[in-house]
Amino acid sequence: MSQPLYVVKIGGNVIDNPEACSRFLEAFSKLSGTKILVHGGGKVATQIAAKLQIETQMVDGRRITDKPMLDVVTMVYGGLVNKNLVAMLQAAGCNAIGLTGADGGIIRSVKRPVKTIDYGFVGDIEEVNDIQVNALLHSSLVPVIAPLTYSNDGLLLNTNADTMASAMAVAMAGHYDVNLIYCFEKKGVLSDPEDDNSVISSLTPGQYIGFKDSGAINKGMIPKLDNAFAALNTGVAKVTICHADELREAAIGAAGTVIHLG
Ligand SMILES: Nc1ncnc2c1ncn2[C@@H]1O[C@H](COP(=O)(O)OP(=O)(O)O)[C@@H](O)[C@H]1O
Ligand SMILES: CC(=O)N[C@@H](CCC(=O)OP(=O)(O)O)C(=O)O
Repeated sequence: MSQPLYVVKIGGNVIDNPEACSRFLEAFSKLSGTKILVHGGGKVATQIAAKLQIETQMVDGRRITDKPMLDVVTMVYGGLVNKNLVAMLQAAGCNAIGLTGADGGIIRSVKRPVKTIDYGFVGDIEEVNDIQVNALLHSSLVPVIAPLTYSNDGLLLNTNADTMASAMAVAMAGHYDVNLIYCFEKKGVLSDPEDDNSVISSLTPGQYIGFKDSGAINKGMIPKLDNAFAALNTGVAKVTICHADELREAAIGAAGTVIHLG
């Protein structure tokens, strides 16, 4: 048995709500043990882009990222969101260090090749520098990671935060018993998207296919679950999807949807 590690991902709807975000950060700071926070912020990027009269276009949950949009997401994820989260965690007594995937070379990607769609400056993850991340953890720092990665040719690339969390969890699974927790604004994966209390407590691949076919699981939940199953299939000990207000309960298996391989 290795030591436990929490890899927690917080989504953009919570980040965009100051009260909900502050409650989440308080809970995250109280989570005892070794931990990493990966954050999104898509909603904030869309709002700031609109103020700059830059239109947002999403395909399959991924942002089409041309050069003006890359500048926006760099400023929003790497600056505004990341640094505010770090400041709030520091105030809560958690020694957070804010990083993009480029800092310390922790997450390298390759610019997504153009097939039918040109996503622009979007990165597909190739390598996580688990040794470097482990060095930060051994210094008692709590990495807070923004959804930006870097390529070998020096590009900064926009990268989906759910995928970053899954890749980080998989890379650290060689060193720790990793508990990957996706926090968002609902109580878990719902069997009826209209009923916030219809939380599925445990989800297998077969059930996932059924709910996807019926339309009960749709939109952003599909890539999130694909990332969740990918993590479990590649060495991550436990994956949970839960409400941001229930992080500490989910950490002990008492809330949210636990993903199972069958
Ligand atoms: N069955 C479901 N249960 C819960 N959420 C669902 C379901 N199907 C679709 N969703 C949608 O998935 C969204 C979460 O995905 P996403 O927007 O990518 O989250 P995040 O904010 O964490 O990045 C929820 O806001 C919800 O609207
Ligand atoms: C390539 C790509 O789509 N990147 C995402 C990164 C942010 C993100 O994932 O934020 P949430 O977790 O809040 O959705 C985007 O720009 O929306």
